[in-house]
This record gives sequence, structure tokens and C-alpha cells, in this order.
Amino acid sequence: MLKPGIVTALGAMSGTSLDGVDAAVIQTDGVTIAGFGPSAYRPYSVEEQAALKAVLGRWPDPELEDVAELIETAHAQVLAGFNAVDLVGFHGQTLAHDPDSGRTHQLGDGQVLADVLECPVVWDFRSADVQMGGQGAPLAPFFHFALAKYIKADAPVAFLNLGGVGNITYVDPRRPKVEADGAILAFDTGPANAPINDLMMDWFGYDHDADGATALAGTADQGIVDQFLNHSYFARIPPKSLDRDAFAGLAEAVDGLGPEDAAATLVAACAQSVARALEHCPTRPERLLVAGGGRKNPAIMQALYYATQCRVVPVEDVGLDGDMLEAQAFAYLAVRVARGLPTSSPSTTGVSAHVGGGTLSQPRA
Ligand SMILES: Nc1ncnc2c1ncn2[C@@H]1O[C@H](COP(=O)(O)OP(=O)(O)OP(=O)(O)O)[C@@H](O)[C@H]1O
Ligand SMILES: CC(=O)N[C@H]1[C@@H]2OC[C@@H](O2)[C@@H](O)[C@@H]1O[C@H](C)C(=O)O
Repeated sequence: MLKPGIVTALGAMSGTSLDGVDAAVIQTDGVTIAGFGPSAYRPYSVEEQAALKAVLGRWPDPELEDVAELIETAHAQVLAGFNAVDLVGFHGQTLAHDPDSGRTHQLGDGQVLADVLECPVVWDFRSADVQMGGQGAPLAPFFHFALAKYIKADAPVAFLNLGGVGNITYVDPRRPKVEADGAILAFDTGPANAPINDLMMDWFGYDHDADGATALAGTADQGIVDQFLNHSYFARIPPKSLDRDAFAGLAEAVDGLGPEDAAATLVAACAQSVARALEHCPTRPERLLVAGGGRKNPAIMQALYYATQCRVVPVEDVGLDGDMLEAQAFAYLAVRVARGLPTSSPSTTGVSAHVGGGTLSQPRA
């Protein structure tokens, strides 16, 4: 049993960009944020990234045992460095995501981690939502609402996460509770770093475009971007979510360009898909608060400003840690699951009612 009141939760996220495992501590009662604690990062080696990439798109299958072990071991290594933790939230590695067929797959067994860490672990956050007809993603939005209160925002703000895929949460902090009508609207915006990382790997053997240097040396092909934005996804009314490689056509379209122009085109596609996303928000948010690795890419930040004409700032501007927001989110959501509180709603995943997903595994003696 989780003790009442504020607890110390540790969250771990291994996202779609496949760069590594982020882990971070939060103090919360599952509603308000009392504070943040330490964090750590455990990068995947190039070999580990290749092993993960090789199984993208796969559904649960006993042959994935070795990769599951790789994921569990990497998480155990980073999570074992924390102490005095009441609860762990373990996202796992998304390999495949197809909410339209009621399926999403996060590889990694939370029971294994509960046993190794000797701590209760909440995991499998997305299945219940997709089984009830929701998108199963994004799930960070309930946390974003709590964050907007924590930073004392008094006008609508948007949290934009730029990981492998982009997702946005529009928050109206004037609403008293996350469950209130109009409190949040969230959805995936489009591809973010994943296609850029893949391009860099194919051309140069690097796993990302450090500081956007390649993209900044190129010119975007607006014709390709326009064609990409013609995809029905961008006109679709949210909530909506994406698989990592949902826009394979974009990577093919930039195939004939040199690496600089290709990278610049992928950056423009990312930024302009965010601009399209803002058209779905109830009002124009006062600020775009950017988290995730994309905020460290100046080519993306510049393109975002041009495409949206919004104030585009990293979440560090409001005192948050943009590298750790998702890990903190899954710590926060773990507490909500343990307390029986919902983690998604019609305005975040499109599920018909509020849903509290997640499995709680206790350590076995
Ligand atoms: N200095 C940098 N310059 C350019 N890109 C960067 C830089 N730092 C990080 N990135 C990009 O950010 C990515 C990591 O972002 P992040 O950690 O938010 O991803 P993630 O957790 O896998 O995401 P998600 O789960 O949201 O898809 C890297 O793979 C890289 O593409
Ligand atoms: C299925 C899945 O793992 N989706 C991720 C992915 O990465 C970003 C975007 O697509 C978002 O929808 C989600 O992650 C974040 C953490 C979320 O659920 O809020």
C-alpha cells in the first residue's frame, strides 16, 4: 500500500528517439506537484540502438525476450542509483502503436523491475486506454496540467514535447481541475527528431544532428513539406496519436536531396506540423513551452518561431527540466494509477470516459 499524502516517485522513460533512458524523481500526491528530485540519464550504445531499431513495429512475441532483457537491464542500471523511493513508474519501449486496431506495444516487464529494485512498479500505462477505444497516447497531458499550476501560469499555455514524435498539450490553468471541461486538449503533432536521427544515421553514422548543424547548412524544400502537410492526419480533429514511423513517405521524399537540404526539410516539416496543430487549439496559447531533445536543436527552434509566430521558449524559462519532463510525467502518472485516479480522458486520448490505465506490480520476496 502506498502511504497517504505526498510520496516520492521515480519515473523512467525510453522514448521513440531511441537515445536512452531518462529517470527522474517527483514529490506528489498524484494531483499537485510538491517538488522535483534528482534525475539521471543512461544512453543506449550504438549497438543497443540498432537492436531496438531492428524490432520496431513488432507486436508481443517470445522472440523479443533478448531485447526485453536489454531494456529491463538498462532501466535497472539507472533506477538502482536512486534511493528512498516509494514507487516507480516504468513506461517501457514503444515498439508499435496502432490504436485504431486497439493495440499498442511497450516492451519491458515491470514485474522484473519490481523484483530487482525491491520497489512497487507501475507499468503498461497505455493498454487499458486503447482497449477502451482511446489513442493510448499522449499520456503526459495530465502531468502538464499539474505543471501549469506548479509554474503558476494564469493564461492558456501549450507544452510542446519534441522527442522522436512531437506532441502538444494545450492547458487552460484557470480551470480548477484537470477533469474540468476545457482544462486540456492534447495530441501528437507529427514527426519530430526520429526522421532527423534516421537521416543522420544513414548519411553519417551519427545518431542525431548535433545543434542542428546539418539542417542549418541546408535549405528546406517547401514543395515536399507542403505535400507532407496534405496528409489527412493534419486536418483530423484531435485527439489523435502517431506511431514513430507513421510518415515513412517523408523520409522517402527527402531521399533525393543532399543531407543538409534533407535535414532542413525534415526540420521544416516538424515545425510546420506544430503550426497546423495550433489551429486545433481552442485559443492561441500565450507561449509554446518546449520540452524534449528538439528544444536543443536551434534549427528546430528557429523554424518553430517562423512557422507559428508564437513565443517559443524551452521549459527551462519557467524553471522546469526539459530533458526530464517525460520521466517526471510517468512518475506522476504512477502515483495516480496507485491511487485509482484517471490518467487519460476524452480530451487527451479520445477515450470515451476517464481511464486509469497501468498495472501495479509488487516486488516478490
Ligand atoms: N544538442 C542537440 N542537437 C540536436 N538534437 C538534439 C540535441 N540533443 C538532443 N537532440 C535530439 O533529441 C532527441 C532526444 O529527445 P528526447 O529525449 O526528448 O526523446 P525521447 O525521450 O525518445 O522522446 P519521445 O518519447 O517524446 O518520443 C535525440 O535523439 C536528438 O534527436
Ligand atoms: C505510443 C507512444 O509511445 N507514444 C509516445 C511518442 O513519443 C511522443 C509521442 O509519441 C507521445 O504520444 C508518446 O509519448 C509521450 C511521453 C506521451 O505519452 O505523452
